[in-house]
Amino acid sequence: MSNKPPKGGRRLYLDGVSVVFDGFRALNNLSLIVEPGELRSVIGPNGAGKTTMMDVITGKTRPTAGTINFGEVDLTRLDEAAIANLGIGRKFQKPTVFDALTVFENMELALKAPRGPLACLRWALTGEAKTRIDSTLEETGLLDRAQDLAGILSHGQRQWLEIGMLLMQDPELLLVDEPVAGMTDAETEQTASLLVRIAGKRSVVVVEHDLEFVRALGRRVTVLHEGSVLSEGSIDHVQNDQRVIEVYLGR
Ligand SMILES: Nc1ncnc2c1ncn2[C@@H]1O[C@H](COP(=O)(O)OP(=O)(O)OP(=O)(O)O)[C@@H](O)[C@H]1O
Repeated sequence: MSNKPPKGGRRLYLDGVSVVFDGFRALNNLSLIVEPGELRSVIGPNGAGKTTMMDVITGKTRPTAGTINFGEVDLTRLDEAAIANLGIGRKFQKPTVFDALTVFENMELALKAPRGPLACLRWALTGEAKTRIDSTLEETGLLDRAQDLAGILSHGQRQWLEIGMLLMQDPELLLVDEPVAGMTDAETEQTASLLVRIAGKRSVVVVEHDLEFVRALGRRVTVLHEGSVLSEGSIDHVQNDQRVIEVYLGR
């Protein structure tokens, strides 16, 4: 809210997207717009299509019908690697950090991976890399753990490390799948603040079941049901929507 939308940021636009698996419609004419810099929560009952929605944005699954644009780019024409290179990052529920490396080393790897050896050399020479890693660790609350092995971090800290690793790629859109599952209340609160902090400079879409967390994010919420948008608005709006109560909250 206080953050300005990123300059030149691209809008994510899903229009009439359907995914059919063996006759079953996992997504059914789904339309959704995420503005540059927006932080959007996506909730909905099991099987509503939340994961499939992330899969079609990142190119893991091809839509059967509909269009998906990121700015002017038609994502349905690109493969997963090209979509990632475009600046769309995804955090899966299970963290994939290297336990035997330090927090700092994990961050270094995240920085090096796609940039190639020459780029690494340039980073090393300028010291820019260290500065960027340190500022990202500060942003994720892990600066004082930089020299600890990732394996000794708490569950929450490991999730933040992975978010930090994704931030090293400087994504324009970050998709985050159930970030607070298994976290303590304090970790959940800190994760909400972290996501609020990192949105604005980039768009963030969070799929989550924990409604207190979604409330703490305090932004627009989309409720999916049977592969379509059932309701959209503030958390108060969707929690008071009779259709949402019937299919999701009232269970
Ligand atoms: N590869 C697949 N083949 C067949 N059916 C699938 C496939 N992937 C997902 N589905 C079905 O599509 C529906 C939507 O699944 P999806 O995982 O997107 O829902 P979700 O909202 O993420 O659910 P959850 O909250 O349980 O993670 C489900 O009924 C699921 O069984």
